Amino acid sequence: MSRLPKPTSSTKIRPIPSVKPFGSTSENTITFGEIKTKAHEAPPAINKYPTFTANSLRRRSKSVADLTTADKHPSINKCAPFIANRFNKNRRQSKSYSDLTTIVRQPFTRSFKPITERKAPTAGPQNKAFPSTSRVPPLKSGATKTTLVGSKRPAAKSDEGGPKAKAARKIPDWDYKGRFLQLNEKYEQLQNCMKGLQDKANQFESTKEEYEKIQKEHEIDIKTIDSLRRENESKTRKCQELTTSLDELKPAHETLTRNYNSLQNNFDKLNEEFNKYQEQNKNLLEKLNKEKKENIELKEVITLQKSDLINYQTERRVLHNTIQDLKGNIRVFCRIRPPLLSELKQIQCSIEFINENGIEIRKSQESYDQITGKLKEIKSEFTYDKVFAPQSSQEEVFEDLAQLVQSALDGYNVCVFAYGQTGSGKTYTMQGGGGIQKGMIPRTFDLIFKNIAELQRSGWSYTVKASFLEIYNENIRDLLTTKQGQKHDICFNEGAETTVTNLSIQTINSAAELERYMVLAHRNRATAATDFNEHSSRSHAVTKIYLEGTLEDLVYKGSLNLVDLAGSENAKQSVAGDRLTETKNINKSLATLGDVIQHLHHKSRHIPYRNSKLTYLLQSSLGGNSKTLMIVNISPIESCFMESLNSLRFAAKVKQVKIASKRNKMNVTSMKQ
Ligand SMILES: Nc1ncnc2c1ncn2[C@@H]1O[C@H](COP(=O)(O)OP(=O)(O)OP(=O)(O)O)[C@@H](O)[C@H]1O
Repeated sequence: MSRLPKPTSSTKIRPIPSVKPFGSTSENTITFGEIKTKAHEAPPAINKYPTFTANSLRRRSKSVADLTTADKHPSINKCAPFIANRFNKNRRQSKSYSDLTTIVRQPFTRSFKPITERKAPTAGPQNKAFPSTSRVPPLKSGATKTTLVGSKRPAAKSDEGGPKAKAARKIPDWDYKGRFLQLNEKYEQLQNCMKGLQDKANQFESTKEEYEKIQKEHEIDIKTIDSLRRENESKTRKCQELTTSLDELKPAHETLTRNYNSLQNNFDKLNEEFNKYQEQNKNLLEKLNKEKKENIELKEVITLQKSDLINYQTERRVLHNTIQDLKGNIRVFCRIRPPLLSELKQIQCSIEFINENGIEIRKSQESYDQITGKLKEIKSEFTYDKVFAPQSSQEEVFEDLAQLVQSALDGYNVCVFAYGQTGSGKTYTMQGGGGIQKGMIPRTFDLIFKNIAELQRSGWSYTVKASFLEIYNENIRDLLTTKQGQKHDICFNEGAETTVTNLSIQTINSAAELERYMVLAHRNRATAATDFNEHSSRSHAVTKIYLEGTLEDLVYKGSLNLVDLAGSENAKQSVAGDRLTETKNINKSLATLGDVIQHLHHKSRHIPYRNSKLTYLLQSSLGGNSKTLMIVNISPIESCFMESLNSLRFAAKVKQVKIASKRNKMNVTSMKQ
């Protein structure tokens, strides 16, 4: 190249006929040095990348565009800004790439203008070699400016030089120098072009590297997008499942909502009621507190009044029993029964009732008084605590007995026994009949429970127990049981109650219950006897009522012995055998009773209670702390006169006895004696 002569101004520019414009199908092959290429083809090294890059970028742009437009799911949208950035970056790169391809392809898609058409440089030594009309720039070292005129350049422009320029385009074949120079110039132009292309290729290499980097990033993005898509799909599936289950749950939800609303309504109503009740409760509480205060005050008053009541009751008891004592601890009533229908034809005793306490009984004897010549008369006058005429009712008899029942409730031992000959009316007096004929025993039951009910109102509580027995031929028999062969012994401990072994003692809660036991005892007594009337006349029937009253630390223990004695009978009148033995036993026990009373009257140190089962059993009711009432029954028939007289005499003896009784009290603190 250096050996080539430099063009001078004088050098004729000749057209180069072999050089044809690029774009022609057959003649656009350019050969310089070893490089031989076609004008419409880019060099392989250059064209490989743009083609790849362009397609790849197109695909990439398309995939990115698809992603950004097709996938609207939140998970994709999340990365949409990132993808958009990437896409824009790619687009920018694509733009720079298209510039590049434009540049790269430019030389090959355009045909060169003939050198002859080029204007010759205006100055410089090189211009001398070229004609002034030549457009070929001056050849300077490093000067790469090449003006390549495309084939589409208008032909008029090519003809700018006129006929002279047309002549200059063609260098004659013989002008090897000119042609050489022309070729040389072209070569340099191509070399410059190659250098530019090389730069572009380098630039492209860096773009490629960047592109690969971006592609890697893109692949990561795609992977991310894939994973997001998978996640999205899984979430979508989950979402669909949830939607399905939500649809399934909707009816239940609606039912629950309805229930909830109904419950809410109920709750509101209840809440309203609750508030109302709370208000009422508040008012009631206030009232309650007020009443509590009043209650406390009243309790204090009640306590005071209770204490007063106890004092009054104590006083009443003291006074009551003082009166009873004044009346006598052994009291004797005399009752003359009316004659029975069967006895109306019989001669009646002459009985005169002096007053309510005195009685005079007379009987004319068959013998005459030798002095007066009148019929002799047996006349006896007796005074008792009370005398009841034949017309006296059971109620009248019970009036005084009732005082003793109160004493038994006050803690005294009371003994009431009916004495008299057989058929004198003992059983009638003690047991009686129905209605107004009710005897002393059932009336006592009624009064006990009536008084207990009153005492309970002032704080007392009572327990009532009862036993029924009979003493026949000095043997005790429990009348509440039908068991045979039971042996009963009497036990007495000083200061304690008299007790009978194996005896049934029933707790009683009402008068009626007590009466039922009385009827049972009466029945059992009858069952044991072959002839009840005979048997009943020869045994002592004892009904015992145990009373225990409690008020705080105060305990009163009293008892009531209601005894229907066997008929007193003259032994001389009794026939021999069992009847005689019975009579002897009866008389023995009645005599012992008389003895005991006499000893009590004389305040003897030894009282012969144990001489008979009857006195031993009644020991606690005949002794110190007891109140005794004897009802002596008299038959109005004159034939019974002597028996009646004996009974009256016995009762008179008993009447003389004065016993100082004392109450069975325990833990008494405020008792006035
Ligand atoms: N006050 C009276 N009023 C009416 N009738 C009476 C009265 N007293 C007794 N009687 C009658 O006299 C009869 C004999 O009385 P009661 O059986 O009570 O005598 P008693 O003394 O118990 O005889 P016993 O010792 O044999 O048992 C009976 O029919 C009874 O109804």
